[in-house]
Amino acid sequence: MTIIVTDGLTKTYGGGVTALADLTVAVDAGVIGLVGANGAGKSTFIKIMLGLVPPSGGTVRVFDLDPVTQTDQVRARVGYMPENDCLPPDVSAAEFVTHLGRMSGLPKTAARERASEALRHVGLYEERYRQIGGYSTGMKQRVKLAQALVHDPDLLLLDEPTNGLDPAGRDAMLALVQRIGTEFGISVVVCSHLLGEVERICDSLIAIEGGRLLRADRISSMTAASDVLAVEVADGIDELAAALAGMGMEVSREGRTLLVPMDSETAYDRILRAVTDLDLNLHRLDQRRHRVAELFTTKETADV
Ligand SMILES: Nc1ncnc2c1ncn2[C@@H]1O[C@H](COP(=O)(O)OP(=O)(O)OP(=O)(O)O)[C@@H](O)[C@H]1O
Repeated sequence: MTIIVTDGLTKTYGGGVTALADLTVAVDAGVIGLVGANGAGKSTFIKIMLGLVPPSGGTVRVFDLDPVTQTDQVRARVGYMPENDCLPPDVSAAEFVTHLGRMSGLPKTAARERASEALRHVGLYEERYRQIGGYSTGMKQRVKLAQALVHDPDLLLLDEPTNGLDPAGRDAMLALVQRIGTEFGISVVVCSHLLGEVERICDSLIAIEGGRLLRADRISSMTAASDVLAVEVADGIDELAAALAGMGMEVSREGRTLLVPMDSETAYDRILRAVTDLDLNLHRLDQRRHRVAELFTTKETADV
């Protein structure tokens, strides 16, 4: 099921900064990674989907609703976890999440029950009556997640949910996000400048760079087999490289792996024969899979 559709979506802020440029994408339900370097336009896209920021051009529909004219209906179905620290220090998590439940239109008792449930889901049930000011960064991120869940949305928009967390905290948050997607059947758009972490938990990815769409696809399609063969042998990699080059093959080396373009149907057999002729111990000969990072052209993002 398609849940988000944009057509030529553009946002130019006052001062002439173009944060999104002609973004056309259709997003299916599931756990979706929205990735791009800092300043790529991720937060702007999320804010447009929530009706917090109006687009300058193009259209966006969320659950076939227009966030500009049907803002309340969109927000009834969408939960939002903002990037910045925005929690009041002097109230408990239970009070805060209950309050936001009330603001979403839930009656008092239902809001209290839903708040407890949401805090239990994010692992804060025991600590829910403590003041937020005394919480760790990881706990505060979980409160932000709980408030996004309180009104039982169909879609969560999470802006950099792992911000400020240590590696263990990041793993725990990502596992939680994935569990929300799979166990509760809620779709999640998780925004991050760290490609490596979102690709682990997402079904699909929207990659943007400088406000423009780089690619939107299922992760499985992005990592499809390439037309390069990867060869690994126990010893004798230099001899094998020389032999293949001598056979007219364009060999390149990546660590302990030789990469050979699969330019003809016989490439596989010819490599195998060279390995046998040199009496080498073959560890691997298969089609290399694309890495998701290859779709980024900037080194900054590809390295994360
Ligand atoms: N209210 C605003 N007024 C003017 N320019 C803005 C505003 N908000 C964002 N921008 C600019 O728009 C561009 C995209 O910003 P945006 O916050 O959407 O990117 P991002 O990918 O979420 O980055 P980050 O992770 O750093 O927040 C940036 O150049 C930013 O400086």
